[in-house]
Amino acid sequence: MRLHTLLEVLPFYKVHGEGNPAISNIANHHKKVRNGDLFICIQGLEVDSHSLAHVAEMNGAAAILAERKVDVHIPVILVPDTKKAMAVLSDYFYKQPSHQLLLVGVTGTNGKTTTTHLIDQVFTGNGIKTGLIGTMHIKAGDELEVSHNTTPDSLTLQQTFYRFCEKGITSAIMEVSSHALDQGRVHGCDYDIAVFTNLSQDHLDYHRSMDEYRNAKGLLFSQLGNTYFKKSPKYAIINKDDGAAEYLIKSTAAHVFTYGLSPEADFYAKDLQLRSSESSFRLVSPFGEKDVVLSYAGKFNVYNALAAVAAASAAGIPVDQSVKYLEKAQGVRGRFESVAEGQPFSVIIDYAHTPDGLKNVLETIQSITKGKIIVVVGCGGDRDKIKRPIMAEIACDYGDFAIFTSDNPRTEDPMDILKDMEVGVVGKQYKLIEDRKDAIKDAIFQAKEGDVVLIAGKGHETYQIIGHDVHDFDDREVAKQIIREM
Ligand SMILES: CC(=O)N[C@H]1[C@@H](OP(=O)(O)OP(=O)(O)OC[C@H]2O[C@@H](n3ccc(=O)[nH]c3=O)[C@H](O)[C@@H]2O)O[C@H](CO)[C@@H](O)[C@@H]1O[C@H](C)C(=O)N[C@@H](C)C(=O)N[C@H](CCC(=O)O)C(=O)O
Ligand SMILES: Nc1ncnc2c1ncn2[C@@H]1O[C@H](COP(=O)(O)OP(=O)(O)OP(=O)(O)O)[C@@H](O)[C@H]1O
Ligand SMILES: N[C@H](CCC[C@H](N)C(=O)O)C(=O)O
Ligand SMILES: [Mg+2]
Repeated sequence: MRLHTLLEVLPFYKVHGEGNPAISNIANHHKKVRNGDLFICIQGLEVDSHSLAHVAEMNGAAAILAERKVDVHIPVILVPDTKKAMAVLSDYFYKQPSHQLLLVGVTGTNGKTTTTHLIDQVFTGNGIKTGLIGTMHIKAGDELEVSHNTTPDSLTLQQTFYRFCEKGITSAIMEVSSHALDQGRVHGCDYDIAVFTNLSQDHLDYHRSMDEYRNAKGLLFSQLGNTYFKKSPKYAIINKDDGAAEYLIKSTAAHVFTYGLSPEADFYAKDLQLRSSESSFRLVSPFGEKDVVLSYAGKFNVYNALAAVAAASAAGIPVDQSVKYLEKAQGVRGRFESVAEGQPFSVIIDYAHTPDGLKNVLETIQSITKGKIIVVVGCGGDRDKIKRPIMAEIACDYGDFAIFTSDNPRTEDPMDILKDMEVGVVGKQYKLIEDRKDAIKDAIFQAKEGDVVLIAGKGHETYQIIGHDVHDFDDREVAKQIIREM
């Protein structure tokens, strides 16, 4: 595609320099630039890649998109906001691939990964060829690749959709983070079904208030049904029991399906029974009733399952066909995952890294154990500091003993994070152990028959980020090794 043809899609731009080169691809990282590419400069939080425009030129770039003048000898297109322009250009350059897909977006503080994986298993079971984009990986049919963000930048996202279409994938199911919505990473995506799991405190380092955080999530729903998009009808799937439900319902022009635990919801769970390794209920929905037995524990997973059935119904899948595959669904790695090495107590690895997530997982453990609950938990560095004392308080209130330890301290002093956590605890039993392996060892050595050790916060992660270095660390492997050596 010629540069000037590509630019037609932008509402406003100014070209400096001569020529109308053929654009072979778009790149937003200087190392990914190949001959003939358009390089997009972004003033990021870490790096301002305007300073890398000349390197991109040396690497073969045919043109540069920027917010200010850069010193190169190829055409430079100036726009007010390159991040926004990148979303618009990528969507156009890759032939609007999201318009070809049945696109499902899941947002919310907790449960996005779990819910997308459940929807994926229901869709796949019903013969739909799916792509999945989220925290764990990007899955294109049978192929998996590492994901660097829960929601990729707009260029990577449109390239991914394009690849999905080329592989004959007809539906994409993706996690949509509040960061992504705020930064316009999903701008131009033609969602058919948008799912809201819940809203609770997190990311207040990034969003300035809970209202701002909620409004960012709301963008997924207010953009749904935008007349620019041709596919219809659109569905918003909303957790009726969450405080943000009403705001989101009001903000969307799409058809709404609510879900929850009361008969006021369109999809609700009646006669709910929660047990140690399964949950059962009678699903009541506008499309009929069905008994359900899930092979994963926790009330929060009942919500995730209800969201998945409602989304599948919006996609035209009969309720009994959804339930069939929800019942068969595998749990997600690092979510309420047991480590069983023959020890007489339970060890559970869980990705709870927010106050609400931790409270939910501990309530579930409380409901299934008579023994003591020992909690190993930390809070991420360079992330929301306000959640630290709250998570510590929850660990102590719902557990019998808590050990605060490192969870990706990043560029912060790990001990400072633990001290921030400790502020939330009054008169309860806890320890600070900076080294996560030592903390896990301490917890496991304390555990007696019938107790539960919860190792929270890292779930599927196989690393510990200290400073800018990424060290191998896997809670599951560490716990297994300690138990074996006991
Ligand atoms: C704070 C934040 O959200 N940052 C995100 C943001 O970074 P940024 O715009 O500041 O980019 P930057 O790293 O300064 O780089 C600027 C530009 O220079 C380019 N560059 C950079 C380095 C270089 O050597 N060469 C080069 O060309 C980059 O490709 C980029 O185009 O845009 C990038 C691309 O989309 C993201 O990868 C990056 O996520 C960082 C890694 C991150 O940690 N983000 C977290 C907070 C996040 O987004 N989390 C949510 C999930 C949260 C949840 O729901 O729990 C997520 O969706 O992942
Ligand atoms: N519906 C839910 N409500 C509250 N807590 C939940 C829910 N589902 C899962 N959790 C808890 O949150 C943790 C993370 O779940 P999951 O990975 O599905 O969330 P996520 O929204 O994808 O997180 P992230 O923002 O990091 O991508 C789980 O390990 C569990 O403890
Ligand atoms: N998506 C979340 C994951 C947090 C996981 C936790 N282990 C941490 O590093 O804080 C974030 O980027 O804030
Ligand atoms: Mg996730």
